[in-house]
Amino acid sequence: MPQITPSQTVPRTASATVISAHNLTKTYGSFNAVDGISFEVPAGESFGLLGPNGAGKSTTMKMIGGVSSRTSGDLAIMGLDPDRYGPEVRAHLGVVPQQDNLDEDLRVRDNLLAYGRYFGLPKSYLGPKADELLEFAQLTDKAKARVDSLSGGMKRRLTIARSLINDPKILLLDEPTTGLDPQARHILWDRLFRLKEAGVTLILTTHYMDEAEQLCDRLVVVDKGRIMAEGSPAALIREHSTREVLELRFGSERNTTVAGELEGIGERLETLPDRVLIYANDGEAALEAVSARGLRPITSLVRRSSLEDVFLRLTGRSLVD
Ligand SMILES: Nc1ncnc2c1ncn2[C@@H]1O[C@H](COP(=O)(O)OP(=O)(O)OP(=O)(O)O)[C@@H](O)[C@H]1O
Repeated sequence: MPQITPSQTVPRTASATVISAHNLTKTYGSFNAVDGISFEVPAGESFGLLGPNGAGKSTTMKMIGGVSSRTSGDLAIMGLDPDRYGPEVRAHLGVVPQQDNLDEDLRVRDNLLAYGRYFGLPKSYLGPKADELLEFAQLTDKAKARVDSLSGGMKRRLTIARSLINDPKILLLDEPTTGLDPQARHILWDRLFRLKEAGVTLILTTHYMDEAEQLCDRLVVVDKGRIMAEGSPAALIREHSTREVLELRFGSERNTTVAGELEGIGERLETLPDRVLIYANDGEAALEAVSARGLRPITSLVRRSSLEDVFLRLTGRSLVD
C-alpha cells in the first residue's frame, strides 16, 4: 500500500485495462458455476460483483487470483494469464478472502511480518511497512495483541493490512464486510475509500446492495454464473427501476391477494410474501392513490430505489433470500 496521506494520493487517470475477462467459464462436473462472463476493469476503478449466495462471485475471484484455473474463456491480469503466470500475477495482487485466515498463533504485527516473509520481502522493508499498515488499519495499539482477542472488524482490517504488504496494484476483496456490525462496516469502507484514493484498483464481491452502492464505480449484477446487467449503481437503478418505491405490508395472507386492487397505481407492482412493492417516481402520490381506494396497509414506507430493486427486476428474486 502506498502511504495514504492526501499529499501523496495518486490522481486517477483513464488508463489501461488491468483485468480483462472474456467468456470466462468454470465448470464443476456438469455444473457451470461461472457461465461465460465478460468484463473489463480499468486501473484505479472500484469494480463490484453483486449477486446472491452461489452466484459464482467467489469462483470468479479465485480465477482472477490465480488459485483456481478456468475451464474455458480468456482472462488477463495486468496483461498476464493467471493460469500460466500465477506467481507474476499474484505479485500484483492483494487478496482478502471471504473467511479471515490469519495465523491465530501469532500476534497482530507478527502476522504482517510472517506474510511479508512469505513474499520474500526483506526485513529492512518489512518492519516499517508493518507499522505503516497497522496505522492504516487503526491497529497500532493492538500490535502485540493476540489475534484471537480481536473483534471481527479488527480481524478484517488486519486481513486487509496483510493483503497490502506487497504494495499490490489490485486488491481482491471477497465479501469484505459480511458478518460485521454497521459501525465496523463503516470503518472498513473508509479504509477502502482511502485505498481507492491512493490509486489501488478494488475488485469486490458483495451481496449487500448498500455496500455495492457505496463502494463501486461500476458493477456487474451476477446470478447463476451469468452477468445480468452492468453499469454504475446510479445508471443501473435509472435503467431498471423507478425513482421511488412504495413498500406496503398488508399482512401475510393479504400481501399475495391485494395486487388486483392496486392495479394501475405506479408503473409496476411486485408481490413478495412479506410485502407489496409499488414502483413509482412519486411514492407519496402512489400512497395517496392507495388510500383513495380505501386500502389500509399495516405499514407503508416510501424509499428511493436501490440495487435490490434492480436485482428483483432482473431475476424476479430478492438478493438476500
Ligand atoms: N469446489 C466446488 N465444487 C463444486 N461446486 C462448487 C465448488 N465451488 C463452488 N461451487 C458451486 O459453484 C456455485 C458458485 O459458488 P461461489 O462460491 O462462486 O458463489 P458466490 O457467489 O461466491 O456465493 P457465496 O457468497 O455463497 O460464496 C455454487 O453453487 C457452489 O456450490
